[in-house]
Amino acid sequence: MREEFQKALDFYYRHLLFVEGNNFLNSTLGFLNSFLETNKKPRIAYAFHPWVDKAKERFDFFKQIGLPLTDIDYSSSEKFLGETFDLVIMDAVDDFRPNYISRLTDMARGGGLIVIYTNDIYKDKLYRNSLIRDGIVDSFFEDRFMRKIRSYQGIIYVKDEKLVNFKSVNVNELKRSSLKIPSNPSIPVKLHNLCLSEDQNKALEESLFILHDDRKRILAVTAPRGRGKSAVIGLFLSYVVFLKYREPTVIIITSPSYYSSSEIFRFLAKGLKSLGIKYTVTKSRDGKIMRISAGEVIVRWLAPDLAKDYDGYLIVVDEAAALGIETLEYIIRKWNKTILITTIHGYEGSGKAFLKYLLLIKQKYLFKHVTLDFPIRYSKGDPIERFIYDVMLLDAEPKIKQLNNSIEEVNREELFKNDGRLRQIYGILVSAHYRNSPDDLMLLGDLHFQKLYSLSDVSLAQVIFEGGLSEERINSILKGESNLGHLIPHRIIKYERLKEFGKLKGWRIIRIAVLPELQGKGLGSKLLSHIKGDAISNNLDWLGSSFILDIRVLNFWVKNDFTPIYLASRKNEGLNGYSVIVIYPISDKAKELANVLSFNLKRKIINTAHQVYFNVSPLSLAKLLDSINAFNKTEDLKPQDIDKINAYLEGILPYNSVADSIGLLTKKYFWEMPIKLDLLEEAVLVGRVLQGKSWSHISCNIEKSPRETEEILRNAVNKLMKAFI
Ligand SMILES: CC(=O)SCCNC(=O)CCNC(=O)[C@H](O)C(C)(C)COP(=O)(O)OP(=O)(O)OC[C@H]1O[C@@H](n2cnc3c(N)ncnc32)[C@H](O)[C@@H]1OP(=O)(O)O
Ligand SMILES: Nc1ncnc2c1ncn2[C@@H]1O[C@H](COP(=O)(O)OP(=O)(O)OP(=O)(O)O)[C@@H](O)[C@H]1O
Repeated sequence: MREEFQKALDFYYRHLLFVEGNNFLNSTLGFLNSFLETNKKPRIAYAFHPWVDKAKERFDFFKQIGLPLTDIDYSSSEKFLGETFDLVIMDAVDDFRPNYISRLTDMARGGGLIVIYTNDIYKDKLYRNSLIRDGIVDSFFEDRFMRKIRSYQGIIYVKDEKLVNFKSVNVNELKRSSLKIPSNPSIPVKLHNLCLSEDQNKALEESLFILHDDRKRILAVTAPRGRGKSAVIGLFLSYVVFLKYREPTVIIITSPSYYSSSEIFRFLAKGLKSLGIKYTVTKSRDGKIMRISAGEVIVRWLAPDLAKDYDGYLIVVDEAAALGIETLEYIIRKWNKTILITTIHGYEGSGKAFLKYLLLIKQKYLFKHVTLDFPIRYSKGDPIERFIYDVMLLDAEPKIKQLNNSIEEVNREELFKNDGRLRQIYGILVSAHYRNSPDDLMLLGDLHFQKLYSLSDVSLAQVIFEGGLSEERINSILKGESNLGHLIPHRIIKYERLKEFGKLKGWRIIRIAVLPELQGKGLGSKLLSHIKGDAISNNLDWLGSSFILDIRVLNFWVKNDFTPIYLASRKNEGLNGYSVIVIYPISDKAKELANVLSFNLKRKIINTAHQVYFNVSPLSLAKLLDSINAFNKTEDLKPQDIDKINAYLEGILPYNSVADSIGLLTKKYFWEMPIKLDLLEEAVLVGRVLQGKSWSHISCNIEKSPRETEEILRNAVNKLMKAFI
């Protein structure tokens, strides 16, 4: 292999070594020694679950290569995303998890080697074990993975100490990037010299668009993983700091998780250094750069909820697609200059839905879209990148097919043997959902008790069985123990303390999606109504779903007669939103319990919106309240309340003086609903009265000025006074 490893160094591509079976440790070590002969001082990462029995011993075994190993705990591997290594070793004895494999493979650079060693990927693996129900699990993901291992160039496959397969890499298919500084650059050449690809040089220049004048401007930077998007925006920010050095200027960087932003800070610092600008860095206790200041300029990282309402000159949103459209829209309305960075064909969906959203932005604002194509860490055409794209279906681009309107239950075993159809079907999820990671592909392949419905292979629903729990399991959930695989019953029993729900049997639709080009044409509803029919003929008690609250998605379920029964009290930080559960009750018992639950949910929203749900968008909360058919008689307004509200309507008293009386009126409206206000009016009542938000916050949510927002409230109050008094 020595020659091959040398060739990889020369042409800047990677190899993957996959070792399984007998004596896997010594087999691996043999290949590592030959790799080390050509790579004398590699930077090495070793990934494992350190807490699992014997994992530490295997780690110690590899110490005999006598070079420093950076040990990475799989569970916190996200922290290393921006790092680059020559050798990445993955212990796949305890776990063989698609998300970890994809993420760690990404960290290896051209000339490098990625190693996955295992006893047997089918046996006793943590993520796979989480998919076992009643002792049963399928293996369609692993089977396909093994077929792909044999078919790609650059993969060394060793089983039971024997080399089973290796195809040498055709270097004619590779292209290495190099920088190309434009002839008359507007950005200092010193910064251009820090780029590694022509694409980065181009992106650096094109980013100037955001600074042109004081008007609202939006810049979107999209590319596949590892094209140096974050890095180039970091360099660009150093130029902004240079320009604004003497003006008090605040620049905010935000992202769903801090780690995706760390490269921005690293390259900002690099850029400042090269420009000779002195700066100070503030780090968190665990070493994260949280702020860089230079002259009068402050660049700091804030979590999305704080960032969106902050005042400043410019905001950079990294991994923007993962924030969800609602938050992005809010940020764009509130901020004058916004840079949105998003990965296309990443581990969280293809970004296609995000690109569709960019088309809408383009129509409304001054907008520029910059893309980067060349990988930074390795040559274009790298065989291992191609393998990962294929085996994890990161770039599955479904086709818009002729509709024959037939709905079919897909056989998963056949699906995983038919690459073309798998790409089409899985591609629907990848292109429609924001968060769809390689782990979801394994779930699709291996979770036995699931159903997959397809409408003409352009709309898809994935359904799993839940409920029918024993008394014992219900009691353990009541005590706070987790219960894998029964999400809806678990939430209802644990948080709503409604034991009886656990006994009922239902199907949870874990995913439903329509190709982005065909959304809004009734296909999703058609598929859903077919599944309802199936659920009824299977004598189930309920059909349900859990998703991150979003007004359009909620609308889809409500239009299809689903009722909201639960809203999480804590935000899911990773998904940047609050989970909501909706159900379509079928049996009488389920209908009775759904009534109890939806009444309680309405009461919880009305009474705790100001604390538990302060960060939820008022439009979504109003839509939730709207969708619940639960009513109650409430306290009548006293003569003084009526007088106070009238004085407000006549402009004699300000809102705050009569907030208590308008509070009574608002609660009365939502509980009794003698008339129907429109959603915007309801949203303003929810935002101002129930959540206690400021006029300006609400105005960003509903795309009106603060003055118009108060006017909407005044009109709504006027209508309610006429209805009640
Ligand atoms: C458990 C889960 O998977 S929940 C997540 C649901 N999936 C997604 O969000 C992925 C992206 N969206 C989609 O794939 C689809 O739009 C679905 C599955 C939500 C709905 O299917 P569609 O065929 O687009 O919806 P259909 O035409 O039957 O119904 C239209 C209603 O759905 C709602 N809707 C939700 N999302 C969309 C969308 N992206 N485009 C159009 N309508 C949408 C609207 O309220 C619409 O009603 P309106 O016309 O009164 O505004
Ligand atoms: N100009 C550069 N000089 C040196 N290293 C670079 C440069 N640009 C990018 N890199 C390195 O390449 C890797 C990928 O860069 P970066 O994180 O900016 O890519 P990205 O496109 O934002 O990827 P992701 O989708 O993973 O966020 C990082 O390790 C980064 O440090």
